[in-house]
Amino acid sequence: MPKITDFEIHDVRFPTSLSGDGTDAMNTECDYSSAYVTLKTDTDLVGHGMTFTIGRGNDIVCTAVREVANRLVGKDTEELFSNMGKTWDYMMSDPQLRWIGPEKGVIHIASGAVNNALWDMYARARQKPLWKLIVDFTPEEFVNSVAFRYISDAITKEEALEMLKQKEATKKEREELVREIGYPAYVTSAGWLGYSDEKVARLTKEAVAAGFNHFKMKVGANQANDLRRGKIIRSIIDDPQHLPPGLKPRDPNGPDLKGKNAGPTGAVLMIDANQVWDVPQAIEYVKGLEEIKPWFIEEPTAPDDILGHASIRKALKPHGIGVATGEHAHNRMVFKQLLQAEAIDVCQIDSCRLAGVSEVLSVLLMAAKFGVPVCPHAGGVGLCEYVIHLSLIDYIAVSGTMERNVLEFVDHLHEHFVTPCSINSKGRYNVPTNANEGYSIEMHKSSIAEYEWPSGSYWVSAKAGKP
Ligand SMILES: C[C@H](O)[C@@H](O)CC(=O)C(=O)O
Ligand SMILES: [Mg+2]
Repeated sequence: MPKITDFEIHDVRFPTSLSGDGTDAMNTECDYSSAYVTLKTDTDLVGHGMTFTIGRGNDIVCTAVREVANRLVGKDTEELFSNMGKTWDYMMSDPQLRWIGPEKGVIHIASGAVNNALWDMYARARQKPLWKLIVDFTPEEFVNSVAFRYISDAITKEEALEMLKQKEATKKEREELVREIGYPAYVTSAGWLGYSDEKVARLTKEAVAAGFNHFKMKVGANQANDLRRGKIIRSIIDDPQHLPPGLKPRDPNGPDLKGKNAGPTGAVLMIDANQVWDVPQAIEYVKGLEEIKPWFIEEPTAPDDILGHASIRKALKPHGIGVATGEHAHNRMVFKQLLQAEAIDVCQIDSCRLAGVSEVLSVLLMAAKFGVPVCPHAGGVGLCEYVIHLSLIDYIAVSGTMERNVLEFVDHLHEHFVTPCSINSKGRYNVPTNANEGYSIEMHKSSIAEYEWPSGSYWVSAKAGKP
């Protein structure tokens, strides 16, 4: 039985701030970064994981990752795998580290990196990609993998078991379908705030030609600019001449687009403010963008303000605009309350702001129970690689539907991963199929050597003035 013997941590930072990639109204200068960890055993078995930051502070997260990973050293892997829910509880319950959370902030995202690495190791040990490991679980194995503490007022283990059993008989057909057609996706990387109108227009045309029909644009710095950019995007996505040859405009009243404010070609626009507004300000500002027909406003206000989101949702409903949030929802209890307070139309889990797969599974179950579609956040490095696994689990084993879902795609930095995610010609994510890819987050050693902060070759050259 392999035992965890050691771990390796890398602070990896990519200079995305140079091109304006990843920018929004709140985060104006992002160097997409990874606090990356590899858990090692006394055999060849390893597990890779990471959490995402946007630059400075990544070293602080790495320090926390070290503390969390340390607690797994000496543990028998099969014992950990045999009840990943219990393992998760153990990871969250360090008698001293818990004080610097609990279950939020640096310690929580560090726990996410380590929990993800352990899940990656588990999937590798079973020679399956992570999504397949989990969808092949029996309902009992599934619920044993979930973080249930503090959410039994929203969903009990018994209810979750019942929900999973109901989906059991039809899992195989959903798996076959999604392997064939891919999982629906949307593009954010055409609409970063720091891009010029010309760049936004060019990238939007490219995205339409690549088969995408859902697009997200950053807003919140200046309403007139947002309207102008929104109209540019709408003029492209609503014009059938930009569709790829052979692709017909989609029916905006079709079941998958109904209620999404689809334009005449069936294209959908979403907007994201990254928390810049107070509640009344959010309502007024977004009403002013009604003309560009957004499906939802994402992160309109502070991520912890559950009732604020509920007020915004209520005020915007008559205008046909929904509310989405989650990339900064720091634990399952925040999602629980967002759902209980009917504050969101779309649930945007983040694969490593939540403390890894076990906590994500609890949110998937709650969202399915409350009937809210899960559209994971993926604007960052490595997040697209992670989240296709989570959406497949949601579709095949939990919610059983991908009709209202779209999974975020940003076209940055995939080349640094050994098994990068990919998109098919219809603008949908391909299903990861490699038996050895685990959670698909292994980074090339050469990328780590180049971008490790501050000693990697890129950063040493940049300091010497020759990046
Ligand atoms: C700082 C990140 O790029 C953020 O803007 C991503 C985001 O909000 C999203 O992808 O959504
Ligand atoms: Mg966002």
